[in-house]
Amino acid sequence: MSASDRLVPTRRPTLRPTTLIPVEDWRPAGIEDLEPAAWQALRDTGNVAVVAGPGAGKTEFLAQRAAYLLQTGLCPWPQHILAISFKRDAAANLGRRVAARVPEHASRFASMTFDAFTKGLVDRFAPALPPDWRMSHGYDIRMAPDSEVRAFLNTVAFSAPQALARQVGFQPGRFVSDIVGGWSLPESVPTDDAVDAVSYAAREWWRARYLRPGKAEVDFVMLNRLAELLVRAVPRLRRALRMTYPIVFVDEFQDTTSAQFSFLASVFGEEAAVTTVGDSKQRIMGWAGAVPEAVQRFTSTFQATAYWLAWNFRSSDALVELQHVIASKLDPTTVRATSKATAEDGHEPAVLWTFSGGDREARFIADWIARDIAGSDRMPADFALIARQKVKDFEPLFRARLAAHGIRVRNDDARVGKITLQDLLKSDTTRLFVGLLRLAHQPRGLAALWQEVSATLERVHGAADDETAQQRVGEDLSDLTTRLRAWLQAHPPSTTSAADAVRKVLDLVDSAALRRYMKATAPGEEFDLVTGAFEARLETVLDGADDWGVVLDEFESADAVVLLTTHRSKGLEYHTVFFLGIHGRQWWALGSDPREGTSTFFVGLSRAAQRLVFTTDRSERTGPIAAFFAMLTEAGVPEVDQG
Ligand SMILES: Nc1ncnc2c1ncn2[C@@H]1O[C@H](COP(=O)(O)OP(=O)(O)OP(=O)(O)O)[C@@H](O)[C@H]1O
Repeated sequence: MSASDRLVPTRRPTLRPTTLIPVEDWRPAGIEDLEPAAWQALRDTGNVAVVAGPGAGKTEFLAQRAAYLLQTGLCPWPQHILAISFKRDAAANLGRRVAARVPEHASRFASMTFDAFTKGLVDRFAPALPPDWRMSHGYDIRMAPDSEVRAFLNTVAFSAPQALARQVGFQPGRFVSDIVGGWSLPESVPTDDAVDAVSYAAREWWRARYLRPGKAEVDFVMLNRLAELLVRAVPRLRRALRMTYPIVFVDEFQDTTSAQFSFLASVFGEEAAVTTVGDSKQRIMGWAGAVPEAVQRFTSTFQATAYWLAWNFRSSDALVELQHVIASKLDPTTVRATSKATAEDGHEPAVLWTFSGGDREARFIADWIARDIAGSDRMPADFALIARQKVKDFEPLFRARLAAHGIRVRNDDARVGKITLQDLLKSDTTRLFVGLLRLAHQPRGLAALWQEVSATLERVHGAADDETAQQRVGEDLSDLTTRLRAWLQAHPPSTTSAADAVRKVLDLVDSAALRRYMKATAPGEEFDLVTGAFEARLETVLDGADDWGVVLDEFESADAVVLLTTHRSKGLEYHTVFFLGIHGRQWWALGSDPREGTSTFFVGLSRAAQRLVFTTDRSERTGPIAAFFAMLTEAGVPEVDQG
C-alpha cells in the first residue's frame, strides 16, 4: 500500500442525528438574537468575511453559524466544519461554545489552531511528500532565535552567487515569517543557483535545517510549508480534506500570516465555503508576520462577501465611547459601535490612577478589589490585571497583597513545564484529569462535572451517538472514580508525589485511546507535553496541602484574579480590568511600531465590560507614550493620584 492510499480522513464518522431543522425555522441557541447584518452573513452560504470591533460577537457568530449549518443539514452528515484559531485557548473556547449550543452535533465541529492542523497533516502524511522532501529521521520542533537567523543570513550573503550577494539583505526578525513563509516549496529542490535572492535564501534555510543528514529541525512556519506542499502534490489528500471539511471558519483573521493565507487558498480556495471573522484594529501579530490587509486580500482572493457588524454586546456605552476614540486613531473611517450591554450603576467607567511605586499600587488595588467583592456579588475571576509585558514582575506583589484578603492570583502567562498555564488549563486532557480527580474526591453534588467528564470519555471512545457504548462508558466511569477514590484516600497529598498521582490517573483511563483522541482532535498538542506540565503544576500545588480538594482548587485557581499580558488577553473579557503600567518602561517598543502598539493598547482596554482602570507612575510622559495619555484625555478619562 502506498502512502497516498492511506490518505483517508481518520475522524470517526458519527451517527446521523435524528432530526434536522428547516432553514426558515432555525433560531439561535443560547442567545436571544443576532444583529441584522449577522443574520445576513449567517445565511450566506458562500465565502464570507465578517468584520467587526471588539465585543461584537464574532466568536459567538461562528458558534451560531456552526449551529445553523449543522442543525439545518447545510453541513450534511457526516461532513465536518473545520474551525481554525490562532491560540489554543481560542480554539478551546470556540469548541466549547459549539458543544454548549448544539451538543448533538459537537463531534462534527473540529476546532483547532492553525499550527495544530498543519502539524497534524505533516505527522500523518509525511511519507507522501515528494521524494526530495521526504524525512528520513523525523523532526524536532525548534524556533531559531534571532541570533541564529542573523548568523545564517551572514553566511548566505557570503556564499550567494556574486549576482545575488547584493540582494541578500533580509531583516532577520522577519526572515522566517516572510521569506521562508512566503516561499512555496517546489516539488523538486532546485539544484542550481540560477534563482532569485528570495528562493536562494529560502532554499539554503531548508538545506541547513531540514535537508540535512539526521533529524530535521522545523518550526511551525516550515511545518505549514510542508503541509501546503503535501496537499498540492497529493491531489487525493486535498480532495479528502475538502470532502471532510466542506466548511471552514477562521477566527481572528487579521492575524493570518502569508504562509497561512497561502495554505488556506491552496487547500480550501476553490470548493470549500470559508468564513472569516476579524478586526484589523486588533492586529497585534505583525511582528510574527501577520499580513497587513488580510481581510481585503481574503475578499478578493476568495471572492467573499464582507459584512460589517456594529453592535457591542460586551462593554457598557461609556466604555464603547472610549474604545471609539482609540479605534478612530487606528482607522479614521471606523463607525462607533452601539452598546447592547446593560451599564451597571455606581461605577466610574474609566479612570487613570497614578502611584508612587509598585508596592503602593499592589496594596491599593488589592484592598480595592477586596472591598468591591465584599460589597457586591462579584468574584475574584471578574477582575483582570493586564499588562503589556513582563507580568511576572507584577506577580509577587499582587499575590502577597491579595492573599492578605484570601484572594488568589493566577498568572496565565506563567510557564508550566513547556507550556503556559493558560494552555495547560484549557487543554481537554487537563480538564479530564482534574474532572476525574474531583469526582473521585467528592462523590456527590458534581452532576455538571460528571456530565462533562462522561461526554469527553464518550468522545474518546467514539461512543457519542451510541447508547449502548455510552452506558458502558458511564459504568466504566463509576468504576474508575471508585478506584481512584480509594487511591486518593490511601495517598494524602502530603505524602504523595505528583508523578505518582499522574501515573495513577493514566493507569486508570485508557491512556492509549486518550492519546489517539488527542492526536486526532488537537494534533499540535503533544500529549506528553500536557501531561508533563500537568505533573509540574500538581507538584507546586501539592506542597504543604493536606486535602485533595484544596490541591485541585489551587491547581485550577478558577476563582482567582487573573494576571496576563495583552496578547494573552485577546478574545477574553472581564467585568473590571486594571490595565497596569501605562508608562515607557512597559511600552518601550511603542516608538518602533506605533500602529501595532496602539492596537495592543486597544486589545487590552477593550476586554473590560463595565470598569477600566489604567495605572501609571510618576515618570515622564514624553516620547511615544504621550500619544496614549493624549487619547485618554480626549476620551475624558479622569486622573487620580493614589499616593
Ligand atoms: N448575539 C448576542 N447576543 C447576546 N450576547 C452576545 C451575542 N453575541 C455575543 N454575545 C456576548 O458578547 C460577548 C462578546 O462576544 P465575543 O467574544 O463573541 O465577541 P468578539 O467579537 O469575538 O470580541 P473580541 O474581538 O473582543 O474578542 C460575549 O460575552 C458573548 O457571549
